[in-house]
Amino acid sequence: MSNIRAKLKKWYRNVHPKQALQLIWKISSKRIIISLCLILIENACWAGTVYSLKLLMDQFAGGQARLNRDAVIYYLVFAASIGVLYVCIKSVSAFVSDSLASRIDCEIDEQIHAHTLKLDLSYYEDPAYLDILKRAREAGANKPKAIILSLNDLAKNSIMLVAMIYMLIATNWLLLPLLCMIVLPILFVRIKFSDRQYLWQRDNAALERETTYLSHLMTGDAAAKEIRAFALGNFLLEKYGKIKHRLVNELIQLEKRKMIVEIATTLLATLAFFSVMAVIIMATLKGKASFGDIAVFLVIFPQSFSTVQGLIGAISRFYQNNIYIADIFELLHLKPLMNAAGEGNTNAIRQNPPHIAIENLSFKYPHSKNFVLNNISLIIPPGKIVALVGMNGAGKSTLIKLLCRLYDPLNGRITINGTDIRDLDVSWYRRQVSVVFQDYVKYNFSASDNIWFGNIQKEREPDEIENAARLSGADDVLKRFSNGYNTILGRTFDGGKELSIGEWQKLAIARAFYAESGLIILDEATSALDAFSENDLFRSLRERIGDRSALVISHRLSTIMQADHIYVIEDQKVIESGNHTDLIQRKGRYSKMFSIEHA
Ligand SMILES: Nc1ncnc2c1ncn2[C@@H]1O[C@H](COP(=O)(O)OP(=O)(O)OP(=O)(O)O)[C@@H](O)[C@H]1O
Repeated sequence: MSNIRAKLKKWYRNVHPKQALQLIWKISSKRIIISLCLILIENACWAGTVYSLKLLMDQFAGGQARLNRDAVIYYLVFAASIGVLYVCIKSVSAFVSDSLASRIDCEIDEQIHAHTLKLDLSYYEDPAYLDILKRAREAGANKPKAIILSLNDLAKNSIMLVAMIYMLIATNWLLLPLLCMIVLPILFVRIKFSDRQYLWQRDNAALERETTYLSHLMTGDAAAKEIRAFALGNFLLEKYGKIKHRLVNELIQLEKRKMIVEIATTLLATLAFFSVMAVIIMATLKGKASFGDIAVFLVIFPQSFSTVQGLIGAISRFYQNNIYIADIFELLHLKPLMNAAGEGNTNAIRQNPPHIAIENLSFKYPHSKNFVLNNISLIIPPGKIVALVGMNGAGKSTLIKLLCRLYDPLNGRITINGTDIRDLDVSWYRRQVSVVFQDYVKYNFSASDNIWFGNIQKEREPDEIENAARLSGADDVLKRFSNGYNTILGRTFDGGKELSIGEWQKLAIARAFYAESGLIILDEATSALDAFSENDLFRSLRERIGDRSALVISHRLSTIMQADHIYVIEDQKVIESGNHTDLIQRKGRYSKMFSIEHA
């Protein structure tokens, strides 16, 4: 007994019925009430039809002599009318619950996306989070709808079963325990296998993610070139096939075991049903049942089988889908780790041009043992172009992520006009920085959108968009297209125009220029620009920044030479700093890095 109770408790914990119902109720309580009312009316109509048929049949029990013709016609018309109503309400009810389910699916899918956008970048360092995200997105795509539909079936079949139980008891009370004997084993088997299937999927989420990744590589356009150039197709396909086959085989084995146990329980159920039928026939032969009872039984028998099956299906589907809902809650319960709502006075900061200082800053990535930056200090004064130089992996891009407050440092701080950026509202602070990441995004939207995204909080200003494009050199590229700034870029959508890497870079720089930020950061953003474009860009950058500042990362001497001040980073520290001439004269790491011959 205690074992059963423990199992029930475990099931309850797994399915989160209260949370799932609360979530669904919050989204659309009105529609749920309408749907439930329709189900009630539908079932009342069905029971009314069956009961009026019983009353109709009872009229014939006394033979021709005692037949009341008016009553026969009355019950017949009544049964027919209510039967027609039943059919109509049934269709409306199915439509209402289906549309309710689709709305809820859509809403929860949106909640998942909205919540994901609130989470910090550091979550993306953790494969466990990526598994949670994958499971939640999959569950969010269809499980809420499936829950609503199973709840609908559950409500419908339960009400129908109550009516049937009443009629069965009225016919013969022994039918009730027999019915339970049929229902419970099937229910038990389905729930048990739902659990197993869920656990199997949970355990294999990482492998599923690997197949998704491989599939993207093989079918997406990002890797299409390299895969063909290096003939990687067969290798990837084999790897993909191995994992897929393993997963499919395991799933088939699980389904096979389920099928065997289901056959056994369904056989038992069918036997029990025929026993029920025998009981009814015996009772009728002994004269313990009326004609009406036999008619009721004849209607109920096929109906009760499908109701019980429907009920079991609904309960097990409700259970099964609910365990997947746990994945959605697991994601929705994750909280942003960073304090985003600093209350520092932004007005005071705005009164002066931005002076950024990095003070004794140390940082290592979450889940990583080694420090990437260790006790590093530097300043980015207003009106100056500052450059960061260092070998690959020196930590330059990491410093930029910290400057954008995508991560917080472990020690030390970053200040803007003397205020620690952690004390500021994160969205306000991020608007003070515009950045072109090394792996900037090529948005497959219009060219105008690509630039406007630099300051989406502001109404789109076509003149300013064009101005930003002129400064970055993107204007010349876009003018070539007949649709100009409205041209859709990239190959994802019909009629999209693809740009060269350098042209995409110009567009990304225009996006950063469009922002009204105090600090512009270019991380290897000019690597694909030709020499003329690069020169023009730096002229524009000086013109654009005024008393604002710029931080540039590059491995190209032609870019770095343009900076007012250069920091050389090595071994997680700043090892040299000064302007180009100072650093050359010092004959240190900087001059070696660029192989500059000394006089
Ligand atoms: N998301 C991450 N999680 C863990 N470690 C990371 C992550 N990103 C970078 N690193 C590690 O941090 C170190 C610094 O990387 P970073 O990208 O900042 O270097 P970089 O100086 O910009 O290099 P490059 O010149 O090649 O662009 C590297 O050793 C890298 O392996």
